[in-house]
Amino acid sequence: MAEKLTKEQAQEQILALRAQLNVWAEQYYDRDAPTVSDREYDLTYQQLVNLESEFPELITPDSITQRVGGTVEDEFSKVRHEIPMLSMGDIFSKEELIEFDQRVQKAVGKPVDYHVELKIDGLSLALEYRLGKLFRASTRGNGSIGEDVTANARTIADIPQTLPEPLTIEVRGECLMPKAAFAKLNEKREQAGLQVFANPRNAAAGSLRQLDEKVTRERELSTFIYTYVTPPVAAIKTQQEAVHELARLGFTINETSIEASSLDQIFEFIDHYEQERDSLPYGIDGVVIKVNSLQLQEQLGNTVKVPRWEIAYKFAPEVAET
Ligand SMILES: NC(=O)c1cnc(N)c2cc(Br)sc12
Repeated sequence: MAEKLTKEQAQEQILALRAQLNVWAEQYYDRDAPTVSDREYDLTYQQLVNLESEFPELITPDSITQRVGGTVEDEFSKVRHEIPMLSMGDIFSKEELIEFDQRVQKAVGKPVDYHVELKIDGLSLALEYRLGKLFRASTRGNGSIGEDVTANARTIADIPQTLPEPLTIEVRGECLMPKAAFAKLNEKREQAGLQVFANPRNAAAGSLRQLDEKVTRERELSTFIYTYVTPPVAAIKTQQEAVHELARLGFTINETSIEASSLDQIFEFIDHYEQERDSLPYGIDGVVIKVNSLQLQEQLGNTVKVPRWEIAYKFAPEVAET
C-alpha cells in the first residue's frame, strides 16, 4: 500500500502534473504537433484528477482539470472557412523581392503599386459579423477548418462587439500579445511554478485557445485587422482603402503601413523596421508586401497554396536574450 502523501508532497506533484499537461495541451493546440500519445496524456490527466480529488483544497481555477471539457480532444467546435485562410510565400532577401515584383509586372503587364505592412508575430483570426453584431471568431486552423474562439474573442478589448452600421461582413487579422503583457504573464507564471511561454506568439495562441474565457480576459490580448474579406464593397479599390474602412468600422489597424510605388520605398521600410523591431511594443517577424489594387489581386489570384499578389519578407529570427 503506497504511503499517504503529505499535503506538501501532493502540492508539488500537482504543480508538476499541471505544468506538464499545460505544455502538452499547448503543443497539441498551438502547433498541432503533440509530442505524446492521447493515452499518455489521458493517463497523466487522470493522475492529476485523482490527486486533486484526494486533496480538494489544492484545486485552483487555472488547473487544466477545471476547464469545461478538459481533455484536449474536445475543446473547440470547428469552423469551416468559406474563403480559405491562406498562408503566404516567404522571401529572405531584396533580390527575391525584385524577382517577386518582376513576376507581378510580367503577369499584369505594367508596374504596380504595393501596400506594405508589418508581419505581426501572433496568430491569424477571422471575425464574422451579422447585422453589425460579432457573430463568430475563429482561428486559422489548417486554413480550411479552424476553431471557434468566439467566447474568448469577446473578452479582447479592441475587438468591436458591435459595428457602427448593421453590416454582415467578415474581416481577418492577427491576434497578438504585446511584449509588456507577455513579460507580466511569464513573471506571474514563474511565481506560480508554472511553465512559462517561450514567446509572445505562443502566449497569444495559448491564451486565445483557453477554454475558460475568464483566463483569456486576463491575458491582455489585442489585434491588428488587415483584411476586409467579404462582401466586396465597390467603393473599396485598394488595400489602403480597405484598411481605412476597417479603421472607420472600429477595428484596430497597424498605423505603420504605407503605399509604395517603388521598390526603394519598400527597401527603406524593411530596413527601418528591421532596425526598429526591438523597440516596437509588439512582436514582428517581417514585412508583408501586397499588390495595392484589389482588382489586380483578383486578377493575379492564388497558386494552390499561396496568393500571387502578396509576399512575406522574413527577418532573421531574433536572438533570444540569454
Ligand atoms: N499585414 C498582414 O497582412 C499580415 C500581418 N501579419 C501576419 N502575421 C500576416 C499573416 C498573413 Br497570411 S497576412 C499578415
